[in-house]
Amino acid sequence: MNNNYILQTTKLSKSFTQSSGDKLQIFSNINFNLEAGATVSIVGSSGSGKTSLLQILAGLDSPTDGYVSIDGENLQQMNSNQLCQLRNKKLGFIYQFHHLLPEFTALENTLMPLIIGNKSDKQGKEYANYILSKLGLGKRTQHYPSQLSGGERQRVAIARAVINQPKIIFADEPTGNLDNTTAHQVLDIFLSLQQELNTSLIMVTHDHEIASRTQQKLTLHNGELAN
Ligand SMILES: Nc1ncnc2c1ncn2[C@@H]1O[C@H](COP(=O)(O)OP(=O)(O)OP(=O)(O)O)[C@@H](O)[C@H]1O
Repeated sequence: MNNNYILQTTKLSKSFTQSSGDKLQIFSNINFNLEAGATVSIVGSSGSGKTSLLQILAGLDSPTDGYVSIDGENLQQMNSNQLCQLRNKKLGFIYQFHHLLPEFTALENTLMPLIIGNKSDKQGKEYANYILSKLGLGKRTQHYPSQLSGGERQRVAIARAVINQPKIIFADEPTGNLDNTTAHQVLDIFLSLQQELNTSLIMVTHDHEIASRTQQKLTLHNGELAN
């Protein structure tokens, strides 16, 4: 284990057994290392297995073979409770659709991971306000999702993903629902925040222009992850 690596995979493979009984191999033997603070994107054609890989890297699904280590801990040796704790403490998630709760304000949505973890206090609120203003939403903290634009909603989703100061953010098509200009604006703000917090980023996208904004771009093709 290299101490500089926040995430490592060893001989990671995933297959599904189809109703016919045939095996569908999605990827196999993936060995991938992510340095702390680094940003990487994973591109590949539709159905190549990007989301399946991301879910396994984040401990939301299990590989068929091999294992994932995050911060020196082997995910495949953890029970579901330990995985849940690891995700809450060390990981952040951003999806194509913001999944904000409509009955809560931007500030409350940002605080949701702390509220769920019973850790929402004055300091948490101050930090949430700081993050929201960094994301250009200082004057929108009391707005409900329906009162925000698409790009603003996605920025609240980013604020929610970083509120726990995660070691890694997993993003699945984070700008997929935005027009090109807004997508790049949101990414600009997100990447400057990611650098400030020294959080690592693994982003799945089908958009090569968006992917080129990360330090490394990997392609999942025919079950292999390559430069
Ligand atoms: N639970 C499952 N059972 C069987 N096959 C599955 C299951 N989940 C995904 N697959 C198959 O695995 C392959 C990879 O799916 P995945 O969603 O990871 O691809 P993707 O690269 O993210 O695609 P897209 O860009 O279209 O979202 C697909 O062919 C899909 O049909």
